[in-house]
Amino acid sequence: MYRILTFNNISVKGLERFPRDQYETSSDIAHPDAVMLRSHKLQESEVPEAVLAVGRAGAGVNNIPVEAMSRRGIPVFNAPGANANAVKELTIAGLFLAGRHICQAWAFARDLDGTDAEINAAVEQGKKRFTGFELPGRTLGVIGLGAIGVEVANTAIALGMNVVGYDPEITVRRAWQLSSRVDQAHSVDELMSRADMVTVHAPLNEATRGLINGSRLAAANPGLVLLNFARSEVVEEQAVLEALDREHLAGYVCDFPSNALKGRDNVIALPHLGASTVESQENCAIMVADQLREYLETGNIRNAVNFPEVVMPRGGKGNRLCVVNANVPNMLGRISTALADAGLNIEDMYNKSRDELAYTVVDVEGAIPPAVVETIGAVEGVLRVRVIE
Ligand SMILES: NC(=O)c1ccc[n+]([C@@H]2O[C@H](COP(=O)([O-])OP(=O)(O)OC[C@H]3O[C@@H](n4cnc5c(N)ncnc54)[C@H](O)[C@@H]3O)[C@@H](O)[C@H]2O)c1
Ligand SMILES: O=C(O)CC[C@@H](O)C(=O)O
Repeated sequence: MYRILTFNNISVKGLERFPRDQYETSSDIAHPDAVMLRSHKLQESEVPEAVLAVGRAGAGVNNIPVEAMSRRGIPVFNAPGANANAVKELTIAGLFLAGRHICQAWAFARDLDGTDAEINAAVEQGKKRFTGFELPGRTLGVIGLGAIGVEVANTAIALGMNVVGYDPEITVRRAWQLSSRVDQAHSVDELMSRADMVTVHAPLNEATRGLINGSRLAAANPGLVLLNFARSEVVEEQAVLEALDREHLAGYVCDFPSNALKGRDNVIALPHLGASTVESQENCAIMVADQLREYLETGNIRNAVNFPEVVMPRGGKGNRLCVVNANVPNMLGRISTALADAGLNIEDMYNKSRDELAYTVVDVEGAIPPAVVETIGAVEGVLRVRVIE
C-alpha cells in the first residue's frame, strides 16, 4: 500500500487516479511515501525521511524547498501547462478590466442611490470618469514565454494587439507555439520601453525576485498598465505604489492582494484566482497524480523540476533497481559491478543526469538481494536506492 499525504484541496478527479486497493490518500498520514500539494508553503520538516516524491498540482514550485529535496534525492514533480489556459483567460480578462476600468465603474454603479431617474442622471454625469481604451493597436509586453506567456501572447495577437515578448530561456517547443507576429525584445528594459501594457509570466526565483522595480517602471512609457499573475515578489510592490502615486503607472492588476494595495483606485487585486477553475484543478491534479504513480510504481520520471526525464519501459519478470546519485564519474561502473558481483544479469539500463544529480534505472533478471542494495547504497555519492519488484 502506498500512502500519499495531501496539503490543500486536491481535485477529487486527481485523487481518483490512485486505486483504492493500492493507495491511501489523506491530509493526515503518519508515514507517507509521497506528498501532494498546491500552494501550501512546504517546510522540509514536513517531509518525513521515507518520502520518495513530492507532487505540486500546479506550475510554480517556489513554495517547495526544491534544493533540499534534491539533496535528499527526492524528485519534485509539477504540472507544466495544465493550468495555462485558466491563467491566460484571467490575464486577458485583466487587460479588459484595466482598459475599461470595469471594477471601478461597477463599484460606482453599485453604490448609486436615489430614484431610477436620479441614478440615470448620476450615471450620465459620472461615466466620463471611466472612459477607457481599446486593445487593438496597443502594445502588450509579455515577460516569460512559457506555457502561460505563449498563450497570452497569441491571444493578444488575435485581439489585434501588437505583442513584444522577452524570455532568455524560451524552449524550442514554446518557440514553435508562439505566433510569428510576436516581436522579440532582447531585455526587460527594451520590452518595458516598447509596451503600453506589460504582463509577467516568469517563475519566482532569485533572478526574478523584484524583476519589475522602480527604475524599470520609471523608464517605462507613461500610462503603463502592469499585470502580475506570476508571483507577488516578482514585482516590487513599493515601486508600483510610488509609480501609481506619480500617475506614471496607470494601473496594476494582480493576483496577490496585500494591505498596501488595499483601497487603491487603480489597483485590481484578485485572490490568487489564476488557476482556480474546475478544469485547471482537475488537469493539474490528474497530471501530477499520474506522474507520482508512475514514479512510485515504475521509477520512471516525467516532469520533475529537479531530476532528468527518465522513462524506460518495464521489461521481463525481474526486479527494477532505481538509484539516485550525485552526478560524478564512475557511478554506473560501480552499480553494474555490484550487480555483476552478485551474479545478476542486466536486462536494460538507463542513466541520465541533470545538474548535480543523476538517476539510473536498471532492470535485472531475477530478484535483487538486500545485500546488493546495501552495497550500492554505501557507495559515496549515492543518495537513494530502491528496488521495485
Ligand atoms: N496566478 C496563478 O494562479 C498562477 C497559476 C499558474 C502559474 N503561475 C505562475 O506563473 C509562472 C509561469 O507559469 P508557466 O506555466 O508559464 O511556467 P513555464 O515554466 O512554462 O514558463 C515560465 C517561463 O519563464 C521564463 N523565464 C524564466 N526566467 C525569466 C526571466 N528572468 N525573464 C523572462 N522570462 C523568464 C522561462 O524561460 C519559461 O519559459 C509560474 O512559475 C507561477 O509562478 C501563477
Ligand atoms: O493551486 C493554485 O490555486 C495556484 C497554483 C498556481 O499558483 C501555480 O503556480 O500553478
